[in-house]
Amino acid sequence: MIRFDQVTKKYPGTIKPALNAVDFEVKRGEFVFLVGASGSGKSSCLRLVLKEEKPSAGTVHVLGHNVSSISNRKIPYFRRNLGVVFQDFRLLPNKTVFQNVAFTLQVIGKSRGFVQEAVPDVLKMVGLENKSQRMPHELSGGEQQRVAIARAIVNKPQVLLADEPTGNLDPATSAGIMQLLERINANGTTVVMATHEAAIVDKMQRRVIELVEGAIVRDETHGGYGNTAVIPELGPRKERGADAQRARRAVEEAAREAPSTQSVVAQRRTGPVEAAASSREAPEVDDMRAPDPEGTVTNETGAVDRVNGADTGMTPADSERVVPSSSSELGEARPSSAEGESAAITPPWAVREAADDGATVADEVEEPRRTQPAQPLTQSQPIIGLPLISGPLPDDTQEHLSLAERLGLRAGKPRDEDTEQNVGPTK
Ligand SMILES: Nc1ncnc2c1ncn2[C@@H]1O[C@H](COP(=O)(O)OP(=O)(O)OP(=O)(O)O)[C@@H](O)[C@H]1O
Repeated sequence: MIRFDQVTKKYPGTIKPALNAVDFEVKRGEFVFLVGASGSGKSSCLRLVLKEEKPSAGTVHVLGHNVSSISNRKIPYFRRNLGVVFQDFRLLPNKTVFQNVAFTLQVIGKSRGFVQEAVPDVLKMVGLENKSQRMPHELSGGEQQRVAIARAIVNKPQVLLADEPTGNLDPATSAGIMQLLERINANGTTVVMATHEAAIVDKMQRRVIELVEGAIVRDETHGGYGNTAVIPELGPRKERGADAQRARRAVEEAAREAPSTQSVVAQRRTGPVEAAASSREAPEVDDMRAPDPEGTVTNETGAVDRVNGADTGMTPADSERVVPSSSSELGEARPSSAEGESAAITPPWAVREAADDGATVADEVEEPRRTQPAQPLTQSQPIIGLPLISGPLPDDTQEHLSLAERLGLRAGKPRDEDTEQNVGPTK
């Protein structure tokens, strides 16, 4: 599903590589922690998976594709299969919870009916069904992160990348977020999470890949955070231990009370797929991942391929070109393309992966077909006329489409003035 072959990443103007000949493979359904000191290369790994950065040497394979061979034009379609969650949430501050989650679906042209079904479902899954009309600043940090997770998974990505998703949260809130990520993983989504949180890693006993100065020093199937001797201490060891103890207690306490405990335990015993099938929560999870008539195809091996895969989450400073979705998917409006490009392109490219985790799939990206000309969006033209979404949607379409550009969902250049669209953590 994800494979790094001798990947080296050297940023311009630096002497030491951020990643040095890194090799690893993540299989479908795995939950993997990337751990290591600050600067060890965790985020660089995630950025390479997203194709936000290019490897200086070696190859990165994601979902059966050599990411280097994916053209800029096709990156948005590629990223729709990857959900992303960040430490600082990155919500749209002037949108409700519902609108934040709906936004990415609208930008990729999902129908009104799809949005109206998918958003409440996913908000229910993250426990925010009663807060759909709240604004981000009316939520706690943990709730804001749940919104960000809902947004990342609403279109059912195959992979969820999480970069320090609990970094701004207290231990008890972090425990809840981890339970949510476990449920998402139990449902079949591969999760790769970069973290410094020793207590969480120790508690979860999942696969751990440890980086030191850009090199993998450990890859353990059921690991803990590991020997901190190889990780520079950032604070007094005693204090760190106390934090870890508190966090561990919180995780254990929350796990005892949580309804998802069964699924987690089942997963540990039987693996993610069986756990999802045997879990009491399976109906809810299966329901959320019910086949999307617009978005899935089944290949000859029986594996389900995503066509209109998930939104990427927020990928900052994305300057890649983006191509609009098909006219049939666009509902009542079409995302505009950059430089007045006059053709809509359909369907989004299909990410194909063999049942054996994609190792043998040709690195080939299906060319979208050109269909009818796209209509440029105007200020007064809503993306989709959702009755559930009241407020400023039509008037700020332009503003938020600029964010879409960053997400890799639409063509165009990022605009500096849009940085205030991100909502930071509640301190
Ligand atoms: N855009 C960049 N330009 C130059 N150097 C960079 C850039 N991004 C990262 N680096 C360097 O690459 C190395 C790895 O950084 P990276 O962000 O991947 O580490 P990390 O393990 O995620 O750190 P943290 O835990 O602090 O987020 C660091 O030395 C960092 O300074």
